[in-house]
Amino acid sequence: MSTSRIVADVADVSVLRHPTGQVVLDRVDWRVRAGEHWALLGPNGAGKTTLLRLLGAQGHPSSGTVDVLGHRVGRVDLRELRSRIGFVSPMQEVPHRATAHTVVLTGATGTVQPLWREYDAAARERAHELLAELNCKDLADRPYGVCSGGQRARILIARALMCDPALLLLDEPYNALDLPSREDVIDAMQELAWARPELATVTVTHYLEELPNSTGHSLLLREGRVQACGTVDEVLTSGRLTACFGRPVEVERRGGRWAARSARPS
Ligand SMILES: Nc1ncnc2c1ncn2[C@@H]1O[C@H](COP(=O)(O)OP(=O)(O)OP(=O)(O)O)[C@@H](O)[C@H]1O
Repeated sequence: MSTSRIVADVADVSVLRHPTGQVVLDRVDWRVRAGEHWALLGPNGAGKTTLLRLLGAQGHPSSGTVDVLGHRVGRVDLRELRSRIGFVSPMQEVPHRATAHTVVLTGATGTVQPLWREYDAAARERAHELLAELNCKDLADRPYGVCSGGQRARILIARALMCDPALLLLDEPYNALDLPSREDVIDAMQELAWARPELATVTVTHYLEELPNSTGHSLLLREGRVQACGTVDEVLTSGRLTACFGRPVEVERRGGRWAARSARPS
């Protein structure tokens, strides 16, 4: 049993949609601790993004409690809490004319547009350091709009780190990336895990092939319910994924990375 600090604690959480009453999350229990790297998996519509948004203080549960970084979501100013959580989402609006350096800087204020008066020399320098950490130092002056998908993903991760978060949330960060770009982002995530042992991450993804080998834990969701939750050895098994996705799936792990395919007879 780990004794690391609890970063996020989800207890008996349900989310119902208005006005239909659709149950999107159904009595979810989950704990994320410092230094853990979680993969959040499940079929389309299982509730993954909804759960990630609760952790990011981007919404409230209908019942149950969500505590993030020691604060109860719903009792504190969500903007204040959000400013301490790194969030990388495909919904993020980013001005395409802004340079990569400016996009990273906006992470300090959590704004779409830069608030120039808020950024001192230290913040500007930090944005350069984060670009370097994500292996995109040379992109500093390049407009975001002309960067490739993989470069954009790494710029957005650098942006999310501007607030020096204890928790980094990523919603499908590898979506629509070609193979080399995907591998570059996976390498970057792995290096982050090594360089920042206290940082906890949660990544929503559809493909096991996208998980860095630093992934230590996984939560499987199906129709809003937790199907399995624990270490990757316990959870990322053929049996568990078959139950979660509702069709035979074979999982293998090689060289620290995972692969999954349909187990239907050919
Ligand atoms: N704003 C909304 N209004 C109404 N229903 C919503 C809203 N957002 C999500 N839902 C519904 O809640 C359910 C869960 O959605 P969610 O996006 O959390 O699932 P997901 O597991 O992330 O799906 P995907 O893999 O397709 O991205 C779905 O049935 C979806 O249609």
